[in-house]
Amino acid sequence: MVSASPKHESILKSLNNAQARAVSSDAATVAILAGPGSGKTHTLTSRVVWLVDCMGFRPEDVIVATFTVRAAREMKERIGKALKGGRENKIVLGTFHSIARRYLSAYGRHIGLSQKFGIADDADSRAIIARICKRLQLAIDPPAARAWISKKKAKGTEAALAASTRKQPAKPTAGLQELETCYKEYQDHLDRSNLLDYDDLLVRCVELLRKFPSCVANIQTVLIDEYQDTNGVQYELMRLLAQKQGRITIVGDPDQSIYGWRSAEIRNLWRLLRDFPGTDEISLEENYRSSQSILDLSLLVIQQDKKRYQKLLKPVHNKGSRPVLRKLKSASAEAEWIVSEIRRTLLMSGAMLNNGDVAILLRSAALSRHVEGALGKAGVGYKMVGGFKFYDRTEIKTILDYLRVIHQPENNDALARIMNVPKRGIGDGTIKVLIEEAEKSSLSLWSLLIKHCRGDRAAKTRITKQAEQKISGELLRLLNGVRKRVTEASDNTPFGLVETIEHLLTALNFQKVLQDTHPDDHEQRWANVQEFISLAADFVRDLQQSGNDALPEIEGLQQTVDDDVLPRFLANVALAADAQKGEGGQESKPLVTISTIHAAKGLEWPIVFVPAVYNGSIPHMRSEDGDEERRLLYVAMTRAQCLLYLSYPVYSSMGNGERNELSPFVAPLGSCFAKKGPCFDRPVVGQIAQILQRELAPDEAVFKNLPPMFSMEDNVFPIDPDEAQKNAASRPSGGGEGDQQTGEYPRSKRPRLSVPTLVSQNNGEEQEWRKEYATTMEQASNFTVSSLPGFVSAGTHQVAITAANAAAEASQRKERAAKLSASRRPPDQKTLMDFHRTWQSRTQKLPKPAISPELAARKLSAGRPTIHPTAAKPRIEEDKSERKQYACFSSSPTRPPAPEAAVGGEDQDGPPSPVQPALNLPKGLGGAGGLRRPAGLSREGIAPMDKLKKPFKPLTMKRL
Ligand SMILES: Nc1ncnc2c1ncn2[C@@H]1O[C@H](COP(=O)(O)OP(=O)(O)OP(=O)(O)O)[C@@H](O)[C@H]1O
Repeated sequence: MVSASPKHESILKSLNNAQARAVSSDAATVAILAGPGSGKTHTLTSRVVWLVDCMGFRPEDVIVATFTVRAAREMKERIGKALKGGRENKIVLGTFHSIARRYLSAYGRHIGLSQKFGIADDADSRAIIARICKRLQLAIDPPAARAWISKKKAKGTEAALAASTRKQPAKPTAGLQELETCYKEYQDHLDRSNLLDYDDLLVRCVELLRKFPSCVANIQTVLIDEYQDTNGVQYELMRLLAQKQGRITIVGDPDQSIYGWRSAEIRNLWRLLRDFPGTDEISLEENYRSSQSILDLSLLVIQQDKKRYQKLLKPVHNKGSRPVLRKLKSASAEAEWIVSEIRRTLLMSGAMLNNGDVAILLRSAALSRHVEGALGKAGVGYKMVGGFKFYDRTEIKTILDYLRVIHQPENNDALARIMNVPKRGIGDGTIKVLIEEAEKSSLSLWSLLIKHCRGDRAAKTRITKQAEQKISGELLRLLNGVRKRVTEASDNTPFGLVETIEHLLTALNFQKVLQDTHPDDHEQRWANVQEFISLAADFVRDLQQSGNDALPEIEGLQQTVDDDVLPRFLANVALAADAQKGEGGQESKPLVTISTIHAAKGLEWPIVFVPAVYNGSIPHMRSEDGDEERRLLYVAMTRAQCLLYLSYPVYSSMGNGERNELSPFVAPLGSCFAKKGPCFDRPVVGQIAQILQRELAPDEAVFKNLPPMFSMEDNVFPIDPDEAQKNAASRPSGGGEGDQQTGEYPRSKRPRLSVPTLVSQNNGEEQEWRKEYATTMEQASNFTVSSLPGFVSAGTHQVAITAANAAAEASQRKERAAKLSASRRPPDQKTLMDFHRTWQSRTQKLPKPAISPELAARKLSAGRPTIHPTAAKPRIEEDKSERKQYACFSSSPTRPPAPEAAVGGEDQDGPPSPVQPALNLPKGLGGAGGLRRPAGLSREGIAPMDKLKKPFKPLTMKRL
């Protein structure tokens, strides 16, 4: 029941009816299941505020679990704005892993965990397993062994494991025994080193909460975002966190389940309904994010999966421009087209759109090379999200390893990595011998070194006297010196982190080390180190602001106060795989976002490019789950608000002339896409303005900023690269590169001045990459700042700016040359005036002229090279097919016929609406009759309970 107190009203005013019902539901368990852009996160955030402000729960008795660090940060911000008074800091809010870490730090000793446990990140786990496989000569692939171990842990409880084993009896394979051995050795190693890996954090927290339920005796309610991506152990954790009151709210979308490879289980949705009968299921049906065309096409993609549960999703926005599917000759041409299209879009929008409105979403990090290169060449600032990590840079990893050893000397792997960094003359052989010795004698490497250097006879390592001296004289002295300093700092003030790092850098003479070891880019690497220090300073500041993150006191249960800042910082780094500085709009200059699709989940941008939409990329050649790959594409497409571009290179970039095949998810829908970017006439830009609720830039503002010779159409690259190639080949010599690039305008020898800095004039050949534009994602383990414009360090910007200036100069030179040859304008090219007339004729219904009279009256030099006309191009055919309804039960009244879009435009260009299998509707509702049970979400079948057969029974059914 929604009452109308001012507090209630202020929370509910931004919600639609279904959202308001979800937010104010009295049910203990609430499941909000809805499609992308329907306001799930918005609803969850509002429910937190509702529960605190209207239900009177103390913030510290509320747990909110998100899937990524970024999502946690955003949610905290949003809740903070609504709650006020810093109360959001008291909520136990974070990823499952960070919440588990907090409980383990506070109460872990009750299950025998040392308070000083460290976290083994991905790289640590990989290295440990690889070493075990080598040492024991196990005939198993280390990455596969790691995945197997992780899966085994993530399955969670023994009961869950047994259940899943019953369903799918594990086939005893030859390697199973070896996997078990590897698992045991790995776990022993972690235990000895006092490390928990990511899976352990969850598993041990489950153990803690089972044995000591009183740890969460205060918890009133638990809320989970992106529920479809929880795995078995996370489900268990959620249940245990909420065990006192059983109050849980989840939001999720089965169509966006893209973490199967991390053992996410769609089955968890059924489990919830089975374990919590009486769950209030609420579906949200309005999509507030995307234009109708984008939403319709995205639904056509996801509806190829016949097994999925169908949900209703209605766009609230106008039709918008038809999504584009663009064919380019090569990956480099594709990247250059993207940059030219970004530039064209932003310029044609006036100042309404900027770089920050654009995202380029990649199936895999490896695809970023060309995109980064093209953006770098054009001097377009960009940031990188997901797929690579700031903390993976060599120089940062070294500092982190030192800090890990300082905090936790038993961390063998970190110690082994820094023994000879900087070079101390301790060879790989010596390190190997020491590690083996330590493992054999079940000692930590640190203890072995100490014993050895004290002349302990028990430590019979086979290392040279010289190495021994280096270890005791240099390494141990240095580490002990810094450790002592850390302890002193902790005594004086708990926040000695920055001083510790600075002290360490001085002790290592780290700047000099970088100069010696990386003469080419030491300055940039040092800039990274500075960045790291400022990240540490930010961390300390945030900690001071949010106060001690201790959990509320529970009577009768002793809590360990976790006030040591170094381990908290290290844990934060280990868990912050997807958090990057610079996200969240802090940048002074808007930047284009390059992201993996996985990392883009939950986000939205006005303009989205999804390159490399070919078979082998999406679906990925190594993926075993085609449906999950389709969902990935769906997630990518539904990030777009106004403009969506899919593209693929016709030829593989392997240089073997092999052709790429369009993704099978897109191939059947080819005709629904536009073949090139939209013409940004006023109606089209008007629709964008309407969706984004931004002010439409006046014509003068648009035209004033258009560079001379700017191509207003997406015609710089051929629509059909094969056709363009044939035309080029059939023309007598002299056709040249212009023909290659212009394709459908083979006549044109026009100088390609419109995007002079962006387009390689190399007949599609791969250009050699200039060093300063080497890419980020391809250098995951060997970063240089030049490859990290995403982090926009000063050095990187300088590189980009210099390049942009050089390119601009080149452009001006070309322009001057073009002016000189102006009289040679090809006969089939029209003048700017022609374009203006075309424009006017297209927009004559509009009250405003396309070009302001002032500009129109301006005299243009007769011979000035021209822009391609647009009017002659036929508009894409109108889709006259009757609009069909969705295959869902809807509580909404029948939608009135769509009103004419306020600004007209490309309404007729949209794809056909998703088809409704009318059989789904009962006869009484006008369907073909008979309720058909929604297809199951899991291919593994569902529990044989009626309730579970219709997990997301939509609202309407309830009302019926
Ligand atoms: N009732 C509403 N009125 C207007 N805009 C809304 C409403 N609810 C949500 N929105 C807007 O819709 C957009 C999508 O919301 P949100 O990110 O919460 O959706 P979501 O369902 O979590 O999406 P996804 O599943 O794709 O992550 C946001 O810009 C949000 O501000």
